[in-house]
Formats: sequence, C-alpha cells, structure tokens
Amino acid sequence: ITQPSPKEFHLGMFEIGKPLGKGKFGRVYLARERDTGFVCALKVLHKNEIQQGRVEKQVAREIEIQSNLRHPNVLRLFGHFHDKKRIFLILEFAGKGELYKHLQKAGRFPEWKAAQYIAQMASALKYLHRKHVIHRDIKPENILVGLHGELKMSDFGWSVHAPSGRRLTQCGTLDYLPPEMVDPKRCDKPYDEKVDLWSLGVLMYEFLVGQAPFEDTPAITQRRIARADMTIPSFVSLEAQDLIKKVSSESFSKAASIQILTMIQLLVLDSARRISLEKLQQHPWILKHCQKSG
Ligand SMILES: COc1ccc(C(=O)Nc2ccccc2)cc1NC(=O)CCSCc1cnc2[nH]ccc2c1
Repeated sequence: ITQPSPKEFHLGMFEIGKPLGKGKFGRVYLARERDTGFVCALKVLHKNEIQQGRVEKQVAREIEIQSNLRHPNVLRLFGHFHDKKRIFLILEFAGKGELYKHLQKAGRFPEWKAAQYIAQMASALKYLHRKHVIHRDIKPENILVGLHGELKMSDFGWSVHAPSGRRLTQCGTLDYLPPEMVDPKRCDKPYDEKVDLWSLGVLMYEFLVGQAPFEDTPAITQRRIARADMTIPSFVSLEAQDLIKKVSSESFSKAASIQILTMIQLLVLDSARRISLEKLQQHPWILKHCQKSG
C-alpha cells in the first residue's frame, strides 16, 4: 500500500528528467519521486519573476484553488514547495502531451472525436463551475492529453472565483474571449461562468474546422466577436452546427449560408442565453457520438 503523500515535499525527493516545455512563468520537467517511482511534471517558477510580475497573490490563490480540484479532465496539482529562489508545482504528467499539437497534426478532428472532447470539457467545466471556478482561458494550448486519450484542462493561470468583475490584465490571443470581455460597451459589467461556455463554442468550432471562428487581426477579431460574426463551413454536420451557434437576428451574419438552420447555443452574444452544460450534455450531437457523456 503506497504511503499517503507527505504534505512536505522538497527537491531532493525527485529525480529530474527531460524538459517538457517552457511556460509563461517557468520551465516544466518530467520528474519521478524517488521512493514511490511516481512520475509527475515539476513546474519551476522563479520568485523574482513572480515578484516582478506581481503575481505572487495569483500563484498563492491558484495553488489554493487547484489543490482541492479532483476531476479526470482537470490536470491535478498534487502539491508545491519552494526554496530560496524558486517555487515548485508538482503537477500531473499528461502522457500524450499537448492537444494543440494533435490538432495541428490532424488539421481538424472527425466529428465523433470532437464530440467526445467537447463532452469531456463540458464535464470538467460543470465540475469547476460547481466549485465557482471560472477557467477563462480555454484554448487548445491549455489542454493536455492523458495516456488514454482523455483531455486534461490545465494552466489555470487566469482562473478566478465567480462572479468576477476582475478585468483581464494581459493575455495571449483574443480568439477565445467572449463578447462580454472584448466589447468595450460591456467590459465593465462583471461576468460569470458563462464566459467558459462561449470559449467551449470556439473550441468546438476549432476542433471541427481547424481554425478559430474569429481569427483575424486583433481589431477585426474584437469586432467580429462582439457581433458573433462567423460562418460555419458546409462540411460541418447540421447537428454540430445546431450546437455551435444559435441563430438570432443580431448574430446571424450574412455570410452564414441559408443551410444553417438552427445553430449552436454556445456562441451567443447574450451570455444568459447560452446553452447550459446540462443541456449540452443531452444535445443530440453529443449523445450521438458519446454513448456515456460524462
Ligand atoms: C494544474 O496545472 C497547472 C496549474 C498551475 C499552473 C501555473 O503555472 N500557474 C501559475 C504560474 C504563475 C503565475 C500564475 C499562475 C500551471 C498548470 N499547468 C501547466 O502549466 C500545464 C503544463 S505543465 C504540466 C505538463 C503535464 N503533462 C505534460 N505532458 C507533456 C507536457 C506536459 C506538461
């Protein structure tokens, strides 16, 4: 029977393996705990960078939020420790690496795979939202793939407790941001978990089409998001279209061809009208491809 994991960790307990990647704030290494042989990912954050980035509160809150999250589609944070100069996060190792690399290689995913992935992400979001955690940064770059091909949501660098009026200080791509976070007219209203539903719609579009729906220059992207102005190629099945975007007068873009009869309920300007996670898991497109939707 393996010992219950000690609360105190230190660097000497681990054998450090190959680098797994360089994140915004630090490097990640494959690591193995000497006594148990347990394989994990060790993320090294440098205190001076954290202090400069004035994100030490963020890291502390992040660790507090993450340490008690347990879900098969959320990357685990097992623990943390620090020495004089560095903070170490002991993270779950995802055996099949970064999702965006699989998406790049495949171009786009077949509908059955996209549906299973969306069902897994919906299950993870349902869990996070029950804990009043909004992820806010759902995109392929923040999703890893476990040994059995299951998705693991990760890098909650921007997650906050809902509802939050916190503005986004800086971020990477705008592609995944919902209208309420990019539209100057709506930016001041606090937003809620529904922002993650919009991003799930963008993620689903990108799985099926191979690129984000509003991809363009930042200024154009911002305007297209604010208008939910996108088109869905005809190769996307009607059921799938029926889950990406709801037709509504302000969001029906002329370019969208007439064959788009009833669209998704995720990419909807009015966050209150976005489909709920429960309804999403019962949607025909999801049920058709996922015998058991988690
Ligand atoms: C729960 O997860 C996380 C929790 C917190 C943070 C974090 O950095 N927080 C932060 C830092 C500074 C300021 C504010 C907040 C990051 C992660 N997660 C990752 O960084 C994923 C890639 S590292 C792991 C990992 C696993 N398995 C792999 N397989 C292949 C590569 C790979 C890479």
